[in-house]
Amino acid sequence: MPVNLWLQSVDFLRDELPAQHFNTWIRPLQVEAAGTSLLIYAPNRFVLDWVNDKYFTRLLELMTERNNGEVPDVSLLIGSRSQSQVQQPAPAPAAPPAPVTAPATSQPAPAPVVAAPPAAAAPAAKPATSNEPAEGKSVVTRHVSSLNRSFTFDSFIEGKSNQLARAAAWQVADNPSHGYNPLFLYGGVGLGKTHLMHAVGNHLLQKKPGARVVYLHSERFVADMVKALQMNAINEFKNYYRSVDALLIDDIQFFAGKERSQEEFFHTFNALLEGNQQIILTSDRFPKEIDGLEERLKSRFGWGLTVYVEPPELETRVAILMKKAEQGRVALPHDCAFFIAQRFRSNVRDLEGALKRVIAHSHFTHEPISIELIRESLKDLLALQEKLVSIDNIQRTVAEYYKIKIADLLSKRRSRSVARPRQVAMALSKEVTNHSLPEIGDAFGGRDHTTVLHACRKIAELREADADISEDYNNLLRTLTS
Ligand SMILES: Nc1ncnc2c1ncn2[C@@H]1O[C@H](COP(=O)(O)OP(=O)(O)OP(=O)(O)O)[C@@H](O)[C@H]1O
Repeated sequence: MPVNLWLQSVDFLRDELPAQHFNTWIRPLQVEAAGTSLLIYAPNRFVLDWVNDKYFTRLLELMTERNNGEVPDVSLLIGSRSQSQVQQPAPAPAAPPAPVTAPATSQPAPAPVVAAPPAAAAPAAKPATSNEPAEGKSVVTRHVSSLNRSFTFDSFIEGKSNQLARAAAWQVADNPSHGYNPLFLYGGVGLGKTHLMHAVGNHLLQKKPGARVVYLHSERFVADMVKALQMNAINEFKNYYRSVDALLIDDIQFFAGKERSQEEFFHTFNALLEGNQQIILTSDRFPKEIDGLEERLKSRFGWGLTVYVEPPELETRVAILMKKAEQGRVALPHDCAFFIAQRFRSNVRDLEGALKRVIAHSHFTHEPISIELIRESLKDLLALQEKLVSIDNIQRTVAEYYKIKIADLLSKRRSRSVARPRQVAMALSKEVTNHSLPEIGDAFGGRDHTTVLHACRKIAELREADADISEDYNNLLRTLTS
C-alpha cells in the first residue's frame, strides 16, 4: 500500500530529525495515492523546495528499503489533497506543532543545494506565475532523481567488451559537457549501461555535491510530460529539465512512436547542448535502428559519442562474480566462479541472479559454496540451458541465421558460404555446450576433432579481425543463451 510506505518512512524520519525540523517541514506534507504512484503535497513552494532539497532523497531511500528495494514512483507537488481524508504525519513529540502553511520565518533559509527546480527562489514570497494553475490544482514538480549509489566506477569491472564504454563514461564524468555530448551507450539487456550511467552521475555529485544530476527512465519522462500537460504545467516541466547540470535518460528506445514526447525531448536536448549541460542516453540498439524515432533525434544522438557495450567475455564474467562475492563478503572459490561464468554468458544481471541464488542456498544449508552446491541450487536453470544449447539447437539457429540448410552444415561442401557458418556453429558448440571436440566433430557429419579445433581457432581469430563475424557470433551467442 503506497500511502503506508510513505507514512512508515516518515515515521522513521521523525526519529532522525530534531522535532522542530520535523514539524516545520515534514508535518505539513499531505499524501495521496494515485494508482501505484504517490503524490506528496507541500503547502507552498518554499516547503516543497526545502523538502526536495533536504529530505526527499532520504525519504526515497527509506521508502525504497520498505518497498523491497524498488524505488517507488513519488512526485512532490504544491497544493493539497482535495478529499476529506488527508493523510498527514503526526507531529513529533515534545515540540509545538508547526504552522501548516508556512515555515517559521525566523528559520534561516540557506539556498537549496541539490536538484532544486529552477524556480526555487525566495521563501514563500514567490507569487503565482502564469505557469501555475489556479488554486486547488497542483504544479507538477519532478521528484529528485535517485541514483543507485552502488553503481560506481569502482564497482564496475572492466573488460574488453566494455572498455570503450567505460573510458568514454569516465571521460564524461571527469570533464562533463566538454568531451562527448551526448554520450550514447547501447547494447543488450543487463550489460552495465545503467551502471555506467549512474557511475558518471555519482562521480559528478562527488566532485560537486550541489550538481543537479537527474536520472530517469524514458518512460518516466513520457509519464511526467503527460501529467504536466494534464495539469497545465508544461512550462514548469520544460524549465525543470532545462535547468539540470546532467540529464541521464535510460532506455531511450521507449520514446519510439511517442511523438509529443520526442518533440519535447528534442527541444530539451537542444537547450541542454547549447547550455553545455551533459546528456547521457542508453538504448538497447544503435540510434539509427530505433524504429519510430524521428530522424532529427536519431541524427542528434550521434553528435557526441555512441558506444556499443558487448556481452562480457569469460574472464570478465569471472571477475564480476568475484567482485560481487567480495562485496557481499562471501567466499567464492575461483573454480566455482568459473563454473557459473561459463554457463551464464550473455547478461550480467542473470549472472548476478545466479550468484545470489547460490549464496542464498549456501546460507540456508550452512554449506560453503562448491560446484556441487551450485549444481544443486541452479538445477532448474542449468537443465533449461542444456536443453536450449544442445548441438542440434545450435545447428538449427546458425542455419536459420545464415539462411542455409542444416544439411549443408553437416555436408562435405567447402564453399565459403557454408564453411564459415559451419565453423561458427562448431565454435559455438565448443563454447556453450559441455561436449568434447570429438563429440562435436561427430555431430557435424563425422568430422575429426582437429577440424573442430581448427574451426574454434579460426573463429577466435576472425572475431578479433572481422567486425562482421564478431557481430554474427555475438548475436548467435545471445540468441542461444538468453
Ligand atoms: N562490468 C560490470 N561490472 C560490475 N557489474 C556489472 C557490470 N556490468 C553489469 N553489471 C551489473 O549487472 C546488472 C545489470 O546492469 P545494468 O542494469 O547496468 O544493465 P543495462 O545494460 O542497463 O540493462 P537494461 O538494458 O536491462 O537496463 C547491475 O547490477 C550491474 O551492476
